[in-house]
Amino acid sequence: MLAAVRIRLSCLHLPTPPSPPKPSLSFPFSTTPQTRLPHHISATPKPTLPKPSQPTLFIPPGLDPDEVTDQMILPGSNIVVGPYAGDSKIKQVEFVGSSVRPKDCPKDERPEFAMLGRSNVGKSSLINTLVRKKEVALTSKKPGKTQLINHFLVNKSWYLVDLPGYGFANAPESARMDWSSFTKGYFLNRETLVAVLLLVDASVPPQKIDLDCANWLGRNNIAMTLVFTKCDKMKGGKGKRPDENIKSFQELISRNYKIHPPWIMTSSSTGLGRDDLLLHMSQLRNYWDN
Ligand SMILES: Nc1nc2c(ncn2[C@@H]2O[C@H](COP(=O)(O)OP(=O)(O)OP(=O)(O)O)[C@@H](O)[C@H]2O)c(=O)[nH]1
Ligand SMILES: [Mg+2]
Repeated sequence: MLAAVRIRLSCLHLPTPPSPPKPSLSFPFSTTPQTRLPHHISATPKPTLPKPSQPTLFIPPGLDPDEVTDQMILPGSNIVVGPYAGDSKIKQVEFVGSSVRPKDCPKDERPEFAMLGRSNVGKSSLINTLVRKKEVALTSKKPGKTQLINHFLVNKSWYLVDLPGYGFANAPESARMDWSSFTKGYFLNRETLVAVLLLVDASVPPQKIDLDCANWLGRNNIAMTLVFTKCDKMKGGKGKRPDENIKSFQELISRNYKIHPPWIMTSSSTGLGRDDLLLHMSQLRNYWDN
């Protein structure tokens, strides 16, 4: 049953049929080369919240696309709120434990969301922001802080999962690990995984390793929401703004995804996108439950 629902959820944004995988120099799992031409969200010269165009919207199951109005689209995202968005409030959170191996993770069948992304992208910070507690998940300026699979039980009913980051460009040798063998089994075998939140740093231009990661998830039918982090960081001078980096990332993603995956802009510093991301997760969860 769980597996069937998972397939239904992931089908919402299946990538184009995969071409033969090409060895990747950076992302530890094999990935797909990009194939389709870009197109995407309308250009937004000033505001930091790009407005999505209709064909790129994420419309949840049970909602007729013709019924979608602007008010139903969560701000700074392409996500439409449908009939399954229930109560998204977080009333309680507790750290359940750290697992060294995927097979040691909790076995109680509760649905879960996994935080995935480059080291230092803000996975642990986002967990703290979502649950409104400062140090539930440990954060650090130095990459490689999170080293295990950490389960946080929310409202005694679902899990947030903090994972080690991939891509240790600036991490000390001691912080590096065999990320691939460590977490690959988790993604491929975790039946209770509702969706992966793939965190992408919006303060820097698109990184190949993140695109490879998104493509790997797509090829393996793992449901993904793109969560752009650090949207508060406005680069001056030559650096691009978060909305420009996000647009570039989405153009690259749309080459491989027939239907654009859900995406949302966030900042753990300002709380941008917090409530909206929770609403999105709530509707995915409720769909899962039903
Ligand atoms: N400006 C800004 N800084 C952020 C944001 N999110 C995280 N940071 C900072 O980025 C650094 C890394 O944050 P973490 O949450 O530890 O990152 P992580 O992805 O969990 O890193 P690993 O555990 O090493 O994989 C910390 O110094 C955070 O304060 C954000 O939204 N805005
Ligand atoms: Mg971390």
